[in-house]
Amino acid sequence: MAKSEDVSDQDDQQTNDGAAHGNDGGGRFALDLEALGLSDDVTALPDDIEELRVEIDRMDAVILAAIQRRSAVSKKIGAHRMATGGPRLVHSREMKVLDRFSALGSEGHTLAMLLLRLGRGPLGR
Ligand SMILES: C=C(O[C@@H]1C=C(C(=O)O)C=C[C@H]1O)C(=O)O
Repeated sequence: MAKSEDVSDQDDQQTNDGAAHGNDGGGRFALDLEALGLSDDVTALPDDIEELRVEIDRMDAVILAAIQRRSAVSKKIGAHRMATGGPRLVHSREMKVLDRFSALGSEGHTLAMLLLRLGRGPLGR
């Protein structure tokens, strides 16, 4: 069970300004999953369905908020890029997102594609 997980994105010059966002400059984030209450080690949780459902509901709230923020950030990048004459999509960056979510197995690809679609909004293909 990993205490933290590295999320890697090494070299996208167009949209990643590294340390300005608190990462290591290479796009890697080491999240303290324990401190954030996001560890996948659930051995300490009680064997009580109602209490476990409270944790499910908490996680859904976190996931929903994270997806909404991710989509908003992605749309902001897309709008800025198009306003400055850039491309609508960045294939290399999207491949990195797909690779990242492969940690979830084959369904990770489906989830990553959904996140990318949500971030495209009206720019979507
Ligand atoms: C957000 C960006 O724009 C688009 C959206 C992406 C995303 O949602 O992860 C990735 C690449 C681009 O197609 C970006 O370039 O980083």
